[in-house]
Amino acid sequence: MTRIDVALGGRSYPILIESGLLSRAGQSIAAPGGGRAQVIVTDQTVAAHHLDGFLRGLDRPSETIVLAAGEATKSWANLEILCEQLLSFGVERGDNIIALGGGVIGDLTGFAASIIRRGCQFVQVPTTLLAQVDSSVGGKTAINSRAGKNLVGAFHQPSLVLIDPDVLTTLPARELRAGYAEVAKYGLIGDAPFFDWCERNAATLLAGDTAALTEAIAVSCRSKAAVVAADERETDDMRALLNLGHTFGHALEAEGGYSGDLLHGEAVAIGMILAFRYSARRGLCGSADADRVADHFAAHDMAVAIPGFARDPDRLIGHMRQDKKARGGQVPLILARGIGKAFVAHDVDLADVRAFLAEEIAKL
Ligand SMILES: NC(=O)c1ccc[n+]([C@@H]2O[C@H](COP(=O)([O-])OP(=O)(O)OC[C@H]3O[C@@H](n4cnc5c(N)ncnc54)[C@H](O)[C@@H]3O)[C@@H](O)[C@H]2O)c1
Ligand SMILES: O=C(O)C(=O)C[C@@H](O)[C@H](O)[C@H](O)COP(=O)(O)O
Ligand SMILES: [Zn+2]
Repeated sequence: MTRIDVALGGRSYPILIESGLLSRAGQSIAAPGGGRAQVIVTDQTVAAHHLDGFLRGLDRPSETIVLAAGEATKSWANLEILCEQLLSFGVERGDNIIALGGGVIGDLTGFAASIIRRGCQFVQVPTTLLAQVDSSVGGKTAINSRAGKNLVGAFHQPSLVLIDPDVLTTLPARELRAGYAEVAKYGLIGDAPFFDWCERNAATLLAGDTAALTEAIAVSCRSKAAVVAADERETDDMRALLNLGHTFGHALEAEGGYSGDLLHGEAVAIGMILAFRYSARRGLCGSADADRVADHFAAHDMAVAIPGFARDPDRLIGHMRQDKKARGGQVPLILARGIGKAFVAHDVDLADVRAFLAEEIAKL
């Protein structure tokens, strides 16, 4: 078993990674007080594959709440449904609310846990690669609003993250690729040798090799845990680095209407390519670096171009203005001085970014 601690003083928690962990999760999840039941929140697809096995591995009774699968579930309507169901089960602050699923279930359940009775304990059991390497760790929780992606949410840390790489055997190839974008992100941000590793191992990893997946999950969780411990609430430029590709990516997702036409990880991959190309345009890195990023994702059958439904630069800039990192109307962008050399640029002129996007779109 690999154990990585997210060091947050009295709110520290472990990330446990081991094959087969899902079927013996009861050994790791602390019992709620007084022999009480606990509540599992999941989606229909995950429930069909993994809920029975998970329930068998728990050593106490559990209620379950099963929501629809997909990004549209991160909504006001589902937040209300989930909160009311949790309250109808009499959930108390110390009970376990367990998110069994991908980032959608984790973000929504974590947000509900943050506001039910002004804050309940919750456990993350991520079942997508994306959730195992990124969303289950760090306590960012949210729903999408009409104004944009993740705009309503809270920082609320889980008490435990349980990762079983074996559950990825049922994950569709497209979802594995989308999650892989957030793996490669760690290399692009600050770990050039890890990006080299990605270039050597992506094919094996995307073919479902457990050793490669487990290595990528551990490296990613270690990176994320260190960043979160240093800057839990994104108050300085440390945690903001994890947003590489996201200001562009979230704009693309918003244009897609969270319909499933463009997955979060797919939008992030395109967003990271745009961030590197824009960095090259500003002379911060070489165009060879930007090409290397795009070529890597293209080589593994990932979309690398701005999708057809998102080719209005003014609309994209409108979404980018909603970024939560904006201060006084100034939207910072995560740019790069090379592979593994990302930094937060606070001097971004959105008119220049618009011109860049218009040029990128004209090339398509
Ligand atoms: N909080 C954070 O720090 C953070 C970080 C990254 C992404 N996110 C958010 O995470 C969300 C994306 O998460 P995601 O990519 O996991 O998407 P997701 O939760 O929608 O899961 C993707 C699909 O895979 C299915 N699925 C999940 N596990 C499966 C399994 N083991 N076998 C078969 N099917 C399975 C789901 O039912 C769903 O249809 C986005 O909303 C994004 O904004 C949050
Ligand atoms: O944990 C973080 O911090 C991240 O930025 C991780 C991102 O991969 C993730 O998509 C996050 O939800 C984006 O955060 P947001 O604050 O831009 O909504
Ligand atoms: Zn992300």
